Amino acid sequence: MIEVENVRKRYRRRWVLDGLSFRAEKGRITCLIGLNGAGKSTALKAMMGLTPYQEGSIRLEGMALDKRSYERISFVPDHLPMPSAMKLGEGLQFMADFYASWNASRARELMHFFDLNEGERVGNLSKGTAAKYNLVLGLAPDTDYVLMDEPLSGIDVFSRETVASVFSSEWLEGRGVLLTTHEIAEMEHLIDHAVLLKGGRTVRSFDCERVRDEEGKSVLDLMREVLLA
Ligand SMILES: Nc1ncnc2c1ncn2[C@@H]1O[C@H](COP(=O)(O)OP(=O)(O)OP(=O)(O)O)[C@@H](O)[C@H]1O
Repeated sequence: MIEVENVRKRYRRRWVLDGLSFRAEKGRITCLIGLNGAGKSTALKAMMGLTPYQEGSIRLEGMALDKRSYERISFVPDHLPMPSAMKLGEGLQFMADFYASWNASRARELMHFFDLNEGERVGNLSKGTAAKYNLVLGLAPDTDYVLMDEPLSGIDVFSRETVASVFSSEWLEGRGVLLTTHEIAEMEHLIDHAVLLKGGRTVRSFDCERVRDEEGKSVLDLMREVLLA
């Protein structure tokens, strides 16, 4: 389990995370939901050690995060971090050299699944194709948790179905997934747990199926109730 507890982060004088608390469990898909600027991307970056935070704690299986944690948590950012002159195959090799957890055969399967060409250059990829390659880089390592920032962003309607199918595939089986998305309508049926953020703070955290069964409400209903209040 990854536990985020009362995290506060300031950019200059403004607290952009201001009491963020939630849990992401293995074998479950947890979704951070909030309007623009709520702090979703900042939360993922703090969890990946990419931006410092001033207060609170982030723990992996009860232990404070350190460098070794990132062999167990992979990240799919909302932009492609590879240099534009690099070929996709070279990017895979770079990851293989860097991460002990890299799974080359899973990387090949994913490249084939997304119909990506190893000889193509990163700089020549369309936005949607870059998003698919980013998913390959994040899903290929044998990590217990995968964090994804807007995995459907820039992906066309038919490719979205392909990407959505990854969430119920064996590539994610047993792993804990934490994602952010604005595409709630499309993702709702895949999400187990939702965490609603407002002003960098957790305002509601709930099990989607339970809310559907017991309250007859969708994630979108709760978003309207809580985020627009
Ligand atoms: N490097 C930065 N310097 C200063 N402020 C920043 C920086 N990065 C983000 N912020 C601010 O932090 C707040 C949270 O930003 P963040 O990108 O985490 O929001 P988000 O919920 O991911 O938004 P969106 O849905 O629009 O992607 C915003 O007000 C943003 O302007």
